[in-house]
Amino acid sequence: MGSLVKEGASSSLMTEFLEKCGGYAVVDGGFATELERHGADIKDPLWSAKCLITSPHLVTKVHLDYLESGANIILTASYQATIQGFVAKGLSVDDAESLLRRSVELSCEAREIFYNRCNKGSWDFDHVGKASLRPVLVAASVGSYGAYLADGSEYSGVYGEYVSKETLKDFHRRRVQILAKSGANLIAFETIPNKLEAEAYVDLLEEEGIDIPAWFSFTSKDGVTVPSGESIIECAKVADSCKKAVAIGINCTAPRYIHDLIISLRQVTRKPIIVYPNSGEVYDGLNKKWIQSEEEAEEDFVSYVSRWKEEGASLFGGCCRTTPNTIRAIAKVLSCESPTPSKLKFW
Ligand SMILES: C[S+](C)CC[C@H](N)C(=O)O
Ligand SMILES: N[C@@H](CCS)C(=O)O
Ligand SMILES: [Zn+2]
Repeated sequence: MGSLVKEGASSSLMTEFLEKCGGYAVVDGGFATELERHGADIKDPLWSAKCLITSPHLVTKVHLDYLESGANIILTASYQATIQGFVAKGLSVDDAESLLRRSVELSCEAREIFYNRCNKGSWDFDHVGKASLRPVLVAASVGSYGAYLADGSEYSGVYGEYVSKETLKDFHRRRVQILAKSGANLIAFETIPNKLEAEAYVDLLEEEGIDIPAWFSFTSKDGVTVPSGESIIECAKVADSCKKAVAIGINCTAPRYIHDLIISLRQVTRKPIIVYPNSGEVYDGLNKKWIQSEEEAEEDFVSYVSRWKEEGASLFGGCCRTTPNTIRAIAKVLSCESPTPSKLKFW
């Protein structure tokens, strides 16, 4: 297990953060779909990143809504913000790079606004009873190459024989360099659909000397494999081997699969486990529409959080089509069950 490898400053960021949060942290909810709920038209190859150009005020609003709902981690609007995608829209490389930096600034500004509001009003109390500001980290979102393809390829994980690990490294390199120097606390590699892309991220972090930590979060459509058909265990081993990885987990996956996936992750890592499922609805990537699932509704998912915690997960949030209500409910479950310091369990 990689946690036996010396990880130094990277791992202490997450350990200290979780300790300050009382052992468990709340991640925000669906970002793009929340922009959409507020009227943004993101049926576009840039998806949510379009709002960095057209409606940055809405980006700030959604971040603030999640902070007000109890989030300890907010993810930037950079999931589908790629230099290649912006250039295809006619922007210059300089402007594309500025928009990437802007995504992080907007999250940091929202955190500032939130802290100022807290200072003027009520204070949170930490688990030892001292008044404190709630710890909040900004995670720079990096969506997969499949996200850039803008056809829902995150859920197929099949990029074809011409896309090698080097192709993926070249695709992500400049974006990762920029986000690492943008003031974000960590990088969130999200909705990873195959093992090759996880390997590309591990190599990039090492080769580029990226000096902020990262989490690796995979997606699954069956609770056993990632969309490419490779086993989640094999993918998690890749992430676990990365010294800069401070959490490993699952996102944008139907809630019903999360329990078994946590058990699989726990077999191969002692790093903190992060889970932020979607609502259970299914994405139609061609028409950019969500199709309702009869099996799950958003409210069902919060009732699973305690069990996911028992299986060893430490960070909980939501992905597509979850809302600030979901996050408020998760925060409530965690605060009701928050352990006293002596009972804190770290892996
Ligand atoms: C996680 S999926 C819902 C993201 C959107 C997709 N890359 C698209 O552009 O349609
Ligand atoms: N952080 C992204 C993930 C999409 S799968 C979002 O919430 O829009
Ligand atoms: Zn999602």
